Amino acid sequence: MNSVTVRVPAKVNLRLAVGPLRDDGFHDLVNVFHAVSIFDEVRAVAETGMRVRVEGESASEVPQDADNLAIRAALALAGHAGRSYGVSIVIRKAIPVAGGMAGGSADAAAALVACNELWGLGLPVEDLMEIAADLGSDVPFALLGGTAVGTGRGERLSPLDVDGTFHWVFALADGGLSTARVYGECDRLRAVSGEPVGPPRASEPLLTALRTGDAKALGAELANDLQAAAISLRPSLATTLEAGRAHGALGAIVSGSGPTCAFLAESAEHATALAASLKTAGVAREVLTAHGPVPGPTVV
Ligand SMILES: C[C@@](CO)(OP(=O)(O)O)[C@H](O)COP(=O)(O)OP(=O)(O)OC[C@H]1O[C@@H](n2ccc(N)nc2=O)[C@H](O)[C@@H]1O
Ligand SMILES: Nc1ncnc2c1ncn2[C@@H]1O[C@H](COP(=O)(O)OP(=O)(O)O)[C@@H](O)[C@H]1O
Repeated sequence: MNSVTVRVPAKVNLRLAVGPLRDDGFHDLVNVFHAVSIFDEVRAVAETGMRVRVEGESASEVPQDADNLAIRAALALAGHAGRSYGVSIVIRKAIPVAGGMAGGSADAAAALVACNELWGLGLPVEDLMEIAADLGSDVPFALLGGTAVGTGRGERLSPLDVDGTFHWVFALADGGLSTARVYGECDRLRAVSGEPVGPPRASEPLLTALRTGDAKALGAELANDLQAAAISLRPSLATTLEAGRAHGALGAIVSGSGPTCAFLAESAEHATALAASLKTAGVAREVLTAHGPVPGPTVV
């Protein structure tokens, strides 16, 4: 085999409950991930050496060297296999960069799947999951797809039952937000408020809404403990969220560490209308519609 192409989805966090800062610099989470139909495409071509090229409008915002998460994933996989394999990786980027939609994690997961196939390693998904967790907290979910709850740093996953399809609108912002900086701002705001921070908690009504495909109930249950921090660093996000609510979104939330905002719609038609209203309101750089859940990395 000379090349393998993998399509991999973005994620939105339906609930992101953040516990206190741990000694290792991470936070314990209850993180409900949901894969949505905005896709990067990652092509792995047999070659000596390791290189990466990124294509698409946002290519200039992504490292095209050993810092690229897809190359880091390929190196980690080769290390696990104990061989010095080579690969040329080409990423066609559609997931917003540093947007809170785990695009880098998605590319890393896609690279693991593509190189496992290209190099004929035949490693089981359990091995890929272990490598994924070392690459980043969100990478295991990027390998899994669908809808799942992550605990620990977000890397310990349990898949969730979902009935049907949910329809989403995403408002993309100009420029990204650093994940580490948003967690840091969350800690700072908590210290200022003086409120005690308990362990992160799951939400039974959210799980029921997913199980029964109840979009209205899901909209009411969306919650993100990083949202206040993202708004503190980027105050214009409050206006974007308010515009979505005013135009009838069932729920409006910052996606993960932001700055992308996610709006839940009643139907595909409602999502199209809501996206048009948000474009007219001029509260985003770009507005996309998508649906979820969708499967994880898929060889195409
Ligand atoms: C916030 C979330 C929500 O799913 O994703 P994004 O919205 O950024 O995509 C994740 O927790 C991001 O996961 P990921 O982007 O993989 O983060 P990592 O590379 O593991 O960690 C980057 C930094 O984020 C902070 N971090 C991350 C995960 C965690 N449970 N606690 C943390 O405090 C730490 O400061 C860490 O150094
Ligand atoms: N393949 C990649 N795609 C996107 N960003 C990458 C990639 N590899 C490394 N990065 C770096 O990771 C940072 C976070 O990117 P991303 O995963 O898109 O955002 P987020 O953590 O907000 O979901 C970017 O600013 C970029 O410097």
